[in-house]
Amino acid sequence: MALLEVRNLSVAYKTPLGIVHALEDVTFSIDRGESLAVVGESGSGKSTLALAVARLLPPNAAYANGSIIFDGLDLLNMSNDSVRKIRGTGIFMVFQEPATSLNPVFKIKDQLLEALKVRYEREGNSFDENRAIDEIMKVLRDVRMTDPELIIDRYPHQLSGGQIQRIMIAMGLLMRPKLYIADEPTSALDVTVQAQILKLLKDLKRDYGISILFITHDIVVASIIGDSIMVLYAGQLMELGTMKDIIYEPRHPYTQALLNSIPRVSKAEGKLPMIGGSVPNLMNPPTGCRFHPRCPNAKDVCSKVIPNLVRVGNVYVRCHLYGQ
Ligand SMILES: Nc1ncnc2c1ncn2[C@@H]1O[C@H](COP(=O)(O)OP(=O)(O)OP(=O)(O)O)[C@@H](O)[C@H]1O
Repeated sequence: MALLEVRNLSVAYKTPLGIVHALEDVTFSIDRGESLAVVGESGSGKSTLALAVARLLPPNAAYANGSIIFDGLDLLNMSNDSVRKIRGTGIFMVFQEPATSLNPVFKIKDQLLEALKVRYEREGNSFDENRAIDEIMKVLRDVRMTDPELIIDRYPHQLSGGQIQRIMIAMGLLMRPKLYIADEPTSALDVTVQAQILKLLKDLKRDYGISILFITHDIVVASIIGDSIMVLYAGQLMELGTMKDIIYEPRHPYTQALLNSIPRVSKAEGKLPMIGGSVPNLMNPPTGCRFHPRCPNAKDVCSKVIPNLVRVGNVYVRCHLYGQ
């Protein structure tokens, strides 16, 4: 059985102006030790998806329908208390702004020790501070932190964005979650740090068998981190498949457009193809396929009927171009 099975997930938010239909009928799974990268433009519902899986949707979420089964547990129908128990060791989430996940008034060391205490307790082990510090140092070296002895005596505001990111990754490791959710964790970092952190996450997946749900707006980043890639557009799942299938044989016109808009050296003299139009307002999303107003292949049916998610070869695609 997959570690995470999401079936027909739809999420909407209440706002003073109306209901925002942020996710519609999203279905996917992640196996143990596998990574899935979710890619799409701003407003496609990526963060909503991550928050729904971590059961951290904000209070104005009007509903989350469908099912989310994590490690055999029905997350959407679990009590808050039970969800709290699996947070950290079951599911660990790093947010877009990792600094906000750390408490500004405690030193890094105390926060990492606290994380370890939680895990030791859950494993039924007594807490031994010396052993815990050894484990913290090892993990900080694993995340290629320079001068870890100095760093752990600092407060969060004394660290750079890249250092905080490493601390959050280290904390995730100390917690030993089964599923590590990362929402654009590297987007604020420069390209070299970003590349190091992606490599590190891949190493961790291999060495610790951790599954990863990685959210990004950048299809190149998705191709580096994801064993599989899911393409979201305006809350609809457009295409899902292995990294190789999605990158080398994209079926959906939106996936093709995302790939065509990657800057390449060979295209430097020409103009970069842009995806025309803009992401729709999800208070009043387009009927039928939500991409149809921007789609170069749109036919009559596309504005009228929501395409089914169908299997084409090894990928799942939601598009009227493929046998409905
Ligand atoms: N708390 C909220 N209340 C109302 N609408 C929201 C809320 N959070 C997100 N939305 C709306 O839901 C839709 C999906 O947003 P979401 O943040 O999930 O997308 P995203 O792909 O993660 O975007 P970004 O890359 O900009 O973070 C957007 O239209 C957004 O405006």
